[in-house]
Amino acid sequence: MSYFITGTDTGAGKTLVSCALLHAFAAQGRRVAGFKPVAAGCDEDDHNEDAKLLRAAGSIQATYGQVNPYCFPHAIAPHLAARHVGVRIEFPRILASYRELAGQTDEVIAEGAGGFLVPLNDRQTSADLAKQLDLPVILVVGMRLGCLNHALLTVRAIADYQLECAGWVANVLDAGMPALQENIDALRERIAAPLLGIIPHQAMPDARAASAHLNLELLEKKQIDG
Ligand SMILES: Nc1ncnc2c1ncn2[C@@H]1O[C@H](COP(=O)(O)OP(=O)(O)OP(=O)(O)O)[C@@H](O)[C@H]1O
Ligand SMILES: C[C@H](N)[C@H](N)CCCCCC(=O)O
Ligand SMILES: [Mg+2]
Repeated sequence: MSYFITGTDTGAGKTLVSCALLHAFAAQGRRVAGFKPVAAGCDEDDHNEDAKLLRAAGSIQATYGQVNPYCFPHAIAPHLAARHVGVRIEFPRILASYRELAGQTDEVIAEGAGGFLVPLNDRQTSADLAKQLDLPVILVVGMRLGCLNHALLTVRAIADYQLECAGWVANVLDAGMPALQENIDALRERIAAPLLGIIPHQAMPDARAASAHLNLELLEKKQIDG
């Protein structure tokens, strides 16, 4: 089962958690690939850092273009980054890359850009893309002051789109967050989807180490329970 990874905001930890999920699935012998449909901000090689990390964390040999069909130079909102270079993001191109990856894998882990409702063109958003891909959503909550509101708004938006929230991950961005456990408990009480894991703050972020904190059984259980 493939998943669409969204976050409470840009910088919430989507790439870290997406790579951690890829490592966790690969450790079970699954064929997995990361997917970054739209990336804003690229290196000198015209490739995006998130897409490179996702590609490296996968267990199949995917081309860069399959993993990241749209990459724009400016690290700004994607529809603006696209417009700056005279491009309109078109979903059929993204869906074609997704199908190529899905055809070679057991799981595709698709990382959105920024938060759930980030625009991708003049009419469509990241949420519309998740809907067209028809994927259950995993929400990465970047644990810092303000995340309760962002997390609950996002859960509501996922439901509004009639998408399944397959789970959420508490990613401890702020090592010194006051009342961290109480904040996690507050979300647990309000989000019906399972908490898949708590990723501690890491001085040197490492997706493989983070994967040890994820419980994939909670995803699998949901599939079995139906
Ligand atoms: N648990 C953590 N501990 C310490 N640093 C973290 C943790 N999670 C993420 N980070 C760091 O925070 C930054 C943002 O994380 P990440 O790139 O995964 O966010 P993102 O949601 O993918 O952002 P974007 O919207 O740009 O794709 C990165 O520098 C990452 O290494
Ligand atoms: C460039 C950055 N790292 C992300 N890929 C894009 C974040 C877009 C955020 C747009 C917004 O919500 O204002
Ligand atoms: Mg990212």
